[in-house]
Amino acid sequence: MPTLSEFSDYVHTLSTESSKASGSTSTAKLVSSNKTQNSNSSIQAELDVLGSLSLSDKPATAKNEPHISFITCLLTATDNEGNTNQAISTLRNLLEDGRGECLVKLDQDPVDPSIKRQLSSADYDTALMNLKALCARPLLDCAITELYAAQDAKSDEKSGEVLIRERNLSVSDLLEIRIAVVGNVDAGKSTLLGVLTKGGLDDGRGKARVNLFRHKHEIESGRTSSVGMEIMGFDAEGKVVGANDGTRKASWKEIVSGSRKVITFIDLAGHEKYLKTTVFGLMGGSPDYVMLMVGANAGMIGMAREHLGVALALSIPVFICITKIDMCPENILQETLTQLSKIIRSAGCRKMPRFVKSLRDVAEASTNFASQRICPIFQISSVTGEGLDLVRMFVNLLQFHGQFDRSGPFEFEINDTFSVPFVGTVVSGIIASGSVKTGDNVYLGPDSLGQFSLSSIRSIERKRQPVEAAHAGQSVSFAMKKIRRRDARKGMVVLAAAKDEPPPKCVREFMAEVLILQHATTIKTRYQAMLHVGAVAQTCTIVGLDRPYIRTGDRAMVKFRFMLRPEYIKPGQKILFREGRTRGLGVVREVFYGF
Ligand SMILES: Nc1nc2c(ncn2[C@@H]2O[C@H](COP(=O)(O)OP(=O)(O)OP(=O)(O)O)[C@@H](O)[C@H]2O)c(=O)[nH]1
Repeated sequence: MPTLSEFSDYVHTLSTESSKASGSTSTAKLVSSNKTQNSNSSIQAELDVLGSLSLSDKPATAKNEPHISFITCLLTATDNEGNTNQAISTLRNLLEDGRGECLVKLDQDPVDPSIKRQLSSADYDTALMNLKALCARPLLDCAITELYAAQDAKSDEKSGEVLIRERNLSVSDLLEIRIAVVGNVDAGKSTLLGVLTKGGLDDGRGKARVNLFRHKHEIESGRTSSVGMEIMGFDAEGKVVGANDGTRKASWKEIVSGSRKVITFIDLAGHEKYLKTTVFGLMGGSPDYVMLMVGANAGMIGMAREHLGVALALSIPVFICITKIDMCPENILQETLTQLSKIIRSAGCRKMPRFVKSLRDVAEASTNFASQRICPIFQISSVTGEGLDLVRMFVNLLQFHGQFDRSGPFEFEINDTFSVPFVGTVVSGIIASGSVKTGDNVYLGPDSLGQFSLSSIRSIERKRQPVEAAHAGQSVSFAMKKIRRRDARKGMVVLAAAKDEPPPKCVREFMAEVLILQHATTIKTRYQAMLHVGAVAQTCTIVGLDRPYIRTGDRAMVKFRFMLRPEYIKPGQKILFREGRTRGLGVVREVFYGF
């Protein structure tokens, strides 16, 4: 029987196959578009010096020249113009790949990590000084921040790592990382977000979370019931923008205007009653990472396991914050750590726990953890502030790893709808592919009859700031022309309306390859469950099976039918269905148009 992690890897591979090819082209476009805005004469002069080194070419090796390691280039940059140019070219490629930022270990080649060189403290200082000089050049115009430096007293060896981040980015090109925050009820999710985004500390009685609640009943009960959004901004040097002593929350405008990287926290509900909303947030919110909160005194209880299971099923990298360590006796904390390590190493997860205790651990964990099977674990307190600096630095360094197709047709999934006075109907969500600009004609739908309505984009906001255009992977909101609020709902899509092309088609029935993770008995046709696919959450019936019945551990081809109305879904999308204790996940393989 395949384990959850094996199957989710398989599902992940299937669902990302198609978008892989387009990823690198899109980042290249992003950076080159930034650079076109910086077309001043000094950059032109630098470009002239760089001569034939094309921006997208990999240096040296692409031209069959002997490869000089980055470290050598750095150490000799002051004396050798060729090496300077090669180092700049390498940095530009790294910045393109990292959407405007990169991490560089001074004793390791960033292109070929197998090339390492032990640096004396004098060489280290020279390399760092030269790197700073390169970053200050107008062609790069980057801030450079030393994350840590370690010197061996006996051998005089020195090593360290730096963060390099571009200074000039427009709001529409701002790097955004989305983190879904999950965990059992009362684990301290809203509190940590309050402390991280506002500054200051909590009093242990819910002081920090009050501003985060969206409804009156949430303030009264202290329980999150909806999907909340909080943003945290970092400037080019990696400092938090706008956080203060906790008395005043910085406005989104203040944060966005001063930031070069924005972290969006999706605050999800911990109570079982709101599981549908939480799964919706995990699927429809397209998070890049999941932060699982665990109370040190309570351990992995209740919904925490459920949330971890969903994150693993969706192949989203997970890191864990063990909170409330201020009020937890040492022996209970040790029990929680042992329990967590066991769960993370178990066959269902197959990850390595990595306890993060220093800035060096932070730098290593943040670079490797999306690609490798590690699960960083922090021990923190929102009351004393212990460990919070490490969490701040960690989210500052988290890298973008989403695969969105910027060059494909425009597609946008609606996560929320609003009616804004003097503006009209506003829809918010994630651009799944392509780009859009104000004035573009679009289709919105499907409605209950499977129809799409023609509309156009009146205006676009990104992080509450007006922008002229938006691109795949970004979370944005659109004001829609000629659409009433009641005609827009979560799970609908906004699609490009090309001239002379028929409206898009929607789907009532589809075939999916699924794995049953948990079910008490057998599942046969006519079985009904709540099915999530992207931002769509609707009850589905099983109308066809490739065998008489399926049970826990089975992998099968299943034909589903939406009960209420047709939806816009596509092959390759991940699905998750649940009913009571039953859980299943899979990938859409074939869709049948019509209703
Ligand atoms: N002592 C101590 N108390 C904390 C800490 N973090 C949170 N709390 C308290 O724990 C309680 C629950 O915190 P919340 O942030 O509301 O928990 P939650 O996980 O968001 O809960 P839901 O929104 O219902 O899912 C509040 O009274 C907080 O003040 C901490 O680090 N130490």
